[in-house]
Amino acid sequence: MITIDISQIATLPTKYGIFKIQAFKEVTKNGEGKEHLAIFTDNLSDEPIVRVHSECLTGDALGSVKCDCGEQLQYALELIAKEGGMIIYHRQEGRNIGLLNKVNAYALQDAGFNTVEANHQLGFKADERTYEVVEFILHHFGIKKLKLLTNNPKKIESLGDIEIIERLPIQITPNPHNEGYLQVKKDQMGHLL
Ligand SMILES: Nc1nc2c(ncn2[C@@H]2O[C@H](COP(=O)(O)OP(=O)(O)OP(=O)(O)O)[C@@H](O)[C@H]2O)c(=O)[nH]1
Ligand SMILES: [Zn+2]
Repeated sequence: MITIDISQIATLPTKYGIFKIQAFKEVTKNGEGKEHLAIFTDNLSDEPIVRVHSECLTGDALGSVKCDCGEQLQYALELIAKEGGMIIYHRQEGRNIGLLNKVNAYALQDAGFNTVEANHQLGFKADERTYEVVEFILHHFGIKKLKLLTNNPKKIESLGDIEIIERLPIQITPNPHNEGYLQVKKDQMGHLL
């Protein structure tokens, strides 16, 4: 069981459209845990489009083109502003190894390891993410069925009793900096690319 503090709902006007925002803070035995966000439109249907976006500070905020995260986030915000739905901004940076370890993984990638090998070199699994808090947030909104915006089959399997009625792809055009990374996601992490 996880304990979660929940904020009020507030309005978040963005360049993509006007959303509502609500924050969810994990409360751990040792004190405060990670804070996540639900960003959603007013017109949520019974089967909304949902994007579970894993935090990538470098891609989401700094414009890094080493991965596809930043462009995926923009795509999701644009689509959901138009079609309605929800983005869960899941604060598990670096596939949940954290920012410091992700930068160390990037240094290993500079030295020739790929994204999976770099995690292994640091003693982590390729993907350390968990999705209990995502399930909690979906239950909180009473969402039982959804259309999931993802290329990652593992995410589809990780949402417990939530029914994924459709997978919507979220593909960006590769660039010279991320084409190797995207190839590894396809070949070694099972991404539907
Ligand atoms: N450890 C590690 N994490 C990375 C690296 N590049 C991106 N990430 C993190 O990977 C996460 C995004 O995962 P992706 O594999 O791009 O995509 P996904 O969320 O599994 O799947 P999609 O729903 O299809 O986007 C974010 O938490 C990023 O911070 C990397 O080289 N190493
Ligand atoms: Zn990224």
